[in-house]
Amino acid sequence: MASTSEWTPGDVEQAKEAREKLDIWPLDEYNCKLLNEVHPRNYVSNANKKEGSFVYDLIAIGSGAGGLVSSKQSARRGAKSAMITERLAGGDCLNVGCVPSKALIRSARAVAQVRRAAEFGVIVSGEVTVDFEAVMARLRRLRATIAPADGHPGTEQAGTHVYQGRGRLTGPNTVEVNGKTLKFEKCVLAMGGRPSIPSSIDGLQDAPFTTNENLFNLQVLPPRMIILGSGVVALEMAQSFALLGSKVTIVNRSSRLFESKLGDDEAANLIQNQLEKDGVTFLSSSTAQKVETINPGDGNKKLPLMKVTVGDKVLECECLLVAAGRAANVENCGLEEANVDYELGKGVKVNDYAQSVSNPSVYAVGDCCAGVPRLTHMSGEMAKLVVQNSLANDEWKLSSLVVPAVAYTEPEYATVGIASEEQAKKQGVACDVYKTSLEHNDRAILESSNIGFVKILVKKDTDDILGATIVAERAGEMINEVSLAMKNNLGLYAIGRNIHPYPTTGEAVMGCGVQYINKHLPRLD
Ligand SMILES: Cc1cc2nc3c(=O)[nH]c(=O)nc-3n(C[C@H](O)[C@H](O)[C@H](O)COP(=O)(O)OP(=O)(O)OC[C@H]3O[C@@H](n4cnc5c(N)ncnc54)[C@H](O)[C@@H]3O)c2cc1C
Ligand SMILES: NC(=O)c1ccc[n+]([C@@H]2O[C@H](COP(=O)([O-])OP(=O)(O)OC[C@H]3O[C@@H](n4cnc5c(N)ncnc54)[C@H](O)[C@@H]3O)[C@@H](O)[C@H]2O)c1
Repeated sequence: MASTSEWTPGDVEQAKEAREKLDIWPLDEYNCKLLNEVHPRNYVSNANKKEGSFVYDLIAIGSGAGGLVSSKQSARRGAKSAMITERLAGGDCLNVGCVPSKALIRSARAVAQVRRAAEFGVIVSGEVTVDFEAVMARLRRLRATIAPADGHPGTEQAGTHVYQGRGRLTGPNTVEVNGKTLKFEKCVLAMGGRPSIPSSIDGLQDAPFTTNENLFNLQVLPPRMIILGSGVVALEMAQSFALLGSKVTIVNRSSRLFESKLGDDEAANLIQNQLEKDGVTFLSSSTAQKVETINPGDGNKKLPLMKVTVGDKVLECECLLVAAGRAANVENCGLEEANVDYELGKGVKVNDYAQSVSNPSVYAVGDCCAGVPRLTHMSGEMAKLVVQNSLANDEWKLSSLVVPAVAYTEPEYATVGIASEEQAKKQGVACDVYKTSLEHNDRAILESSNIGFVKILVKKDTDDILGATIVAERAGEMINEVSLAMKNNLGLYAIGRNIHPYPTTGEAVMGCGVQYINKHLPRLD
């Protein structure tokens, strides 16, 4: 058993420690439950007694999806495995990413549903108000409920030794943690990333801006929020905060959504229109030049006040959310000592087996890795691939992965593979496009949610699927059929012949296949 001491709700000293060292507050029962799982106080595992000639088969540095999956899977397969965790196990996803953001999105959706209740014949009398404290308490409660899946007790039970401290490579096959050297056959770098803060905006660095790392600690709903960036974090949070009652402005340096990633322009219009209906203001082709701090706030219930200059406008806000992409965590990890090549900001350089291009004993997965989609399921899948390649001497390839991505706006925006004609053009691939609108999808009509479409791209004059874009209420569930078909080389014909239950929104996916089949049916005349 590991030795540790409990985080206790309301303990003033501990609250200070949790906030200063781990960026987690308030220290209520839910955050204590979270921390007791993912960063127990004064944690010393029995593993720390291993000394001398002991050599681990695999050590993961980092404890997000990438580090957890690689170390637990290798232990379950009989390997001697360790995980080094500096701050919060579960990484961004559990603590400051997927999990809290989706909890917030659900509360926001409840607001939207209640506001539309009369459309469904349900009368809600009186004013609809949001109890922001209750919204955030729900978020903390559910995050704590999910935490044991990533907590140290479960990881140790799987057979992995957990070292709580910062890991730093000291040579090609050694890593140091808490002053102790561990030896490994293989190491998996899984240090993740952090928000990238633009350096060109006057006054930003000294302003009390917010990122995903502290957004979910908010205790008071900011009346006005300005968001720098228009990627997934920006869109999901803009819609949520607007529905919860903030006046939200997105500053987008591009002329339309998804432009830099060459996303589908029709999808971009639909999502922007819906967010505007929900109250979000877009300043497109715009950049922020200056941030002036009028009042720094107290970091608790007293919000700060800032003035942000965007072109000829000066806007005030109580929350300035910087959502301008991510930088890989590659600094001060000893990558130089271990001869691991990396690019600042972008991440560790790996080959198609997720192996360092310069040190064959080292692999890298997830957000600390250069050139891969920064998504939890990507980190997890890369980790599985690395365990197979490093411990079972296999040759699973990153280039064989089919990776869907979803923005959990309402409607959702899901993509996989080559998702737009513009992307196909850029890659020099000739394509045909099959599109079904949700306008005539019976289930979507009955749900009063028939805004959206399914677009599937195939190689020209074939049914080989290149990719897809789906905009729909549950696009994230619908995209999986397309990914499965792509991964298993099932063409669009197979999707068209796959019977879908009536009435489902998924019939729109089949609809693209049916169009393909109808186009190629032999004529009877
Ligand atoms: C607001 C937001 C919402 C998101 N929503 C989604 C979503 O809905 N779906 C999705 O798929 N993705 C989502 N993502 C992206 C997802 O969170 C990341 O892609 C994922 O967490 C990356 O996992 P990882 O293991 O690579 O790194 P991380 O989760 O960043 O984990 C790295 C861990 O390693 C630790 N570490 C770093 N350096 C060291 C060291 N030297 N020694 C020891 N430990 C170290 C860090 O403290 C951290 O805990 C979201 C991201 C954000 C910001
Ligand atoms: N649902 C999900 O799967 C989900 C949700 C949130 C985040 N994530 C992942 O987390 C990562 C981070 O999300 P994100 O939204 O921060 O990044 P992003 O890459 O999706 O978007 C970054 C945005 O910031 C803008 N930008 C970049 N530099 C800028 C600058 N100097 N000034 C102003 N704007 C600038 C870009 O134009 C873009 O609009 C992404 O890789 C994303 O895949 C995934």
